[in-house]
Amino acid sequence: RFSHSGGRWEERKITYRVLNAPPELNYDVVREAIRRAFNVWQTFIPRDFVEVSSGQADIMMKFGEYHHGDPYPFDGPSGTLAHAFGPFGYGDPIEGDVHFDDSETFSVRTFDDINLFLVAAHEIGHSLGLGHSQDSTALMAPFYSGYQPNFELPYDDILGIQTLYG
Ligand SMILES: O=C1CC=C(NS(=O)(=O)c2ccc(-c3ccccc3)cc2)CC1=O
Ligand SMILES: [Ca+2]
Ligand SMILES: [Zn+2]
Ligand SMILES: [Zn+2]
Repeated sequence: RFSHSGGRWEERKITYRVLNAPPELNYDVVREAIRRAFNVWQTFIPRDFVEVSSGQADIMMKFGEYHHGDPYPFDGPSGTLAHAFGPFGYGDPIEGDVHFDDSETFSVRTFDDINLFLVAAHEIGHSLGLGHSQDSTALMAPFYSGYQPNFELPYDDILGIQTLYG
């Protein structure tokens, strides 16, 4: 019961860049969690996600708080955790970009804080052109449902991404 926001990436190779890390996490730990989040989607579509460490990437990912350079300021602790821009198709550099709210406490291990890997995987779904799913068990469900050990992409999300890129 997935949805599409319109547009998709046509190129086979999609580049991404992790611009910074939040104070509570080591930069390489952030990069590793984001790499795993891309792998969740890459398994099911004919696209290769390639990390670049300089210059302009298709998907620029950064942590920021409140006003952080786009017309959508974050709201401080809790509330919105992150947001992403879909591949609208008119070549705006912000397309695909993912921003994480630096006012949140992200974690990559524990079950209590916000799991960076899961939030990144959800936002990457938007970057690829998926909207929210009505299926509450889907990764693209509108609500964060907490970390699950050894995460597997739910069927609704596989259907959604393969309909768009299959
Ligand atoms: O489309 C939107 C606009 C509102 C959002 N709210 S959020 O940042 O609190 C958020 C909500 C749910 C998730 C999520 C949902 C399912 C699995 C993992 C994360 C991530 C972020 C995030 C989002 O992606
Ligand atoms: Ca917030
Ligand atoms: Zn933003
Ligand atoms: Zn969302």
